[in-house]
Amino acid sequence: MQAHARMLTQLGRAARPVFRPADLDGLAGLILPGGESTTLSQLLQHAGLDRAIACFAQRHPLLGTCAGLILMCTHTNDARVSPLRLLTAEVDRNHYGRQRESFIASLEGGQFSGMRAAFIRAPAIHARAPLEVLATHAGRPVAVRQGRHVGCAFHPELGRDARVHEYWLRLA
Ligand SMILES: NC(=O)CC[C@H](N)C(=O)O
Repeated sequence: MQAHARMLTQLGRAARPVFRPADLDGLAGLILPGGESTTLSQLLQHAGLDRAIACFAQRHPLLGTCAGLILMCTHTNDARVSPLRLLTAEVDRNHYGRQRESFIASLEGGQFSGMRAAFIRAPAIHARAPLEVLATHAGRPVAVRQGRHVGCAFHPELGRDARVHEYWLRLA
């Protein structure tokens, strides 16, 4: 969360955390960060943020990274996650292995070509139309867009390359 805020600050935008539905008031967009998607899903439901965010997303852009992407998809391979259904994709949690199998790789194709991206217990994205693939790694989609919403399997907030955040801010 702090790394996302730092990235937005560098790009001249203010950022603040959201804990409850009222915190969404006045925001121009929302980032769903990485973490543990099953826990995040439960916390969102507990705070009433699942419905509030679904409403917010009709008018504002969302950026989901790793666990945040898992929350935004239409289907996951884990029934404990109640997806927000903002990105038309099936997402497999932990596709790239455990924490110790984390890696940094250069992205291929499209918008973020050559970007060095950190994959930490990252999910696989099985994208369907109308989802647009923004970047791939080893031939698989790892960054996608649908309308004003963007999802990444990797962590664009780690490192110096601000292209994903810049791109997302332009969609707002
Ligand atoms: N870096 C991350 O956000 C990991 C996501 C985690 N594997 C999950 O499924 O929730």
